[in-house]
Amino acid sequence: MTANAATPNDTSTATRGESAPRSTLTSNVGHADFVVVANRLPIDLERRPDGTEVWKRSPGGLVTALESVLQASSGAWVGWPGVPDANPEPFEADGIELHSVPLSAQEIEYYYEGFSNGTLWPLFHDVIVQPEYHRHWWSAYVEVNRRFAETVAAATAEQGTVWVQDYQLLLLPKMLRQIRPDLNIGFFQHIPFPPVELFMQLPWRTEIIEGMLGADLVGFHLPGGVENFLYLASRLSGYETSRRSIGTARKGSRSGVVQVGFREVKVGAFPISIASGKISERSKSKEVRQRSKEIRKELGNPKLLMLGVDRLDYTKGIDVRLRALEELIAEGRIGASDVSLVQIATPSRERVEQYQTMRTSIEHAVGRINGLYGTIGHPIVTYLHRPVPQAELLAFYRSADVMLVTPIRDGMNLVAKEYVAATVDGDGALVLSEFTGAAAELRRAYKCNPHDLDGVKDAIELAVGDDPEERRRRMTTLRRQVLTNDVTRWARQFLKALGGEELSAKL
Ligand SMILES: Nc1ncnc2c1ncn2[C@@H]1O[C@H](COP(=O)(O)OP(=O)(O)O)[C@@H](O)[C@H]1O
Ligand SMILES: O=P(O)(O)OC[C@H]1O[C@H](O[C@H]2O[C@H](CO)[C@@H](O)[C@H](O)[C@H]2O)[C@H](O)[C@@H](O)[C@@H]1O
Repeated sequence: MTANAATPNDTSTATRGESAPRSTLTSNVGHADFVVVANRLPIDLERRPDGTEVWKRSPGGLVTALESVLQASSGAWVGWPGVPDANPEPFEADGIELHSVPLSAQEIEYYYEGFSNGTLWPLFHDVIVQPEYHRHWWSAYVEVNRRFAETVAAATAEQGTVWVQDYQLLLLPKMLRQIRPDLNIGFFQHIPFPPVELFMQLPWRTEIIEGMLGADLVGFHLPGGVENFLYLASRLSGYETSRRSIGTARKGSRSGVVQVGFREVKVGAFPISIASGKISERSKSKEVRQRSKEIRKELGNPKLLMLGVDRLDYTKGIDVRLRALEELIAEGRIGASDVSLVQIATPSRERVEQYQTMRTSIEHAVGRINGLYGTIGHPIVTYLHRPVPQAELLAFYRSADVMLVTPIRDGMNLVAKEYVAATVDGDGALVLSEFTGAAAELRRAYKCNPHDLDGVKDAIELAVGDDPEERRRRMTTLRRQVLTNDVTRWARQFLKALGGEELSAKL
């Protein structure tokens, strides 16, 4: 396995780091009863300068969550292998059958970096940066969604269930239904679904809503997404909508139905989670416990160890927490010699301009804080710009006194849940932005509004200085929530609502 291949739910075997897939499965194509389709495969192909190729774990929470679901259900996964023009035959890795959708360099630029991450991502994340609207990006998005639809159609068995993931594939449900009306199609959106005032900016807004309505069930993390979607389906497509229970979405959460001709499309809220039991168990291991002690020692046994773990994305509010810490030190509310902040940031979407700008400004801030307040052998911020293996990540979670999760906007944020699951001794505090999906469930976190810097500082100060018994009580409540609502429960509820009783029971 390659050094940076593993993350929390990575139950990886040697397959991950091998230079070629273990076995080809051409004979299985067209026979999968359950297919997950996402922009990326759970492993990315990496081409090294010496010409060799290795498969590495793909970044992000979607992969973390779906990987464990598919392993339990022996399904197939359709996605892009992560580099231009790669198109390996279907193969198996860690118990999942993988089918590739090839993308050219130009499609990566227009469909992935362009329309997905330069138009939809900022638009759906409250316009934190300005979305760009380009017709050639849209054309590539349509074309790539069509290719995904054809690959899925060819991989799925008669009457099979297809679970489409996320904003890169919003047109796919309708396209797939046109080719394969026999399929049971679910769609889940991992990022926020914006209110009408923002969504209406999109020149192709009606096509997007119609594309999603090709599914039998459309799921969001939060009731707000459900509300926004129902409203837009009625306003843009003129379909009749009703608010009613769809069976298994979380109790008390909003759900409804859109009447599309003779078809009913169910819409519901299904907050995603993590394999919390496994994370908690692994965090109790001797290996993780010892490594967490070593980490503190290597950092000079600071009185206060804070941690941030994110994909390096402008939505994550890494700049917010750095500014808050800098001011807290400047105001003498946190002692420079007492504190150490470890910020681990996985590289992400590095060719997109806004990501480059943000990386520069974060690295600048780290340098400024260390320059102002660090001493020889004791920088305030230790910044790692790379993914770290699972055991190492869990050791970081275990060693942290305070976890800083401060996104400006985030669909869910699985890192917050992972921290809670890994805090097995109950001794830790989670500072959590109100603008994450996770905040709706993790009510006993130390909440903050990332737009209110003083509020963020107050939340951090409270988390640091709170009565230890109160901090422990809060963590106990959070752990109960995360351990009860794990990713299997999430998938079961979604698949049950989709009508896949048999499949849901397998998980
Ligand atoms: N530096 C890192 N090394 C390893 N895994 C990471 C790193 N940063 C984030 N991750 C993993 O990526 C996932 C991030 O999921 P999430 O918080 O939902 O946000 P997103 O999907 O937007 O990146 C988590 O499973 C987390 O453990
Ligand atoms: O594939 P990338 O462009 O490198 O991005 C990685 C993933 O980022 C996003 O993750 C989201 O899903 C998480 C799980 O539901 C959720 O917790 C988080 O809030 C979301 O941002 C993206 O939505 C995925 O499609 C990407 O795979």
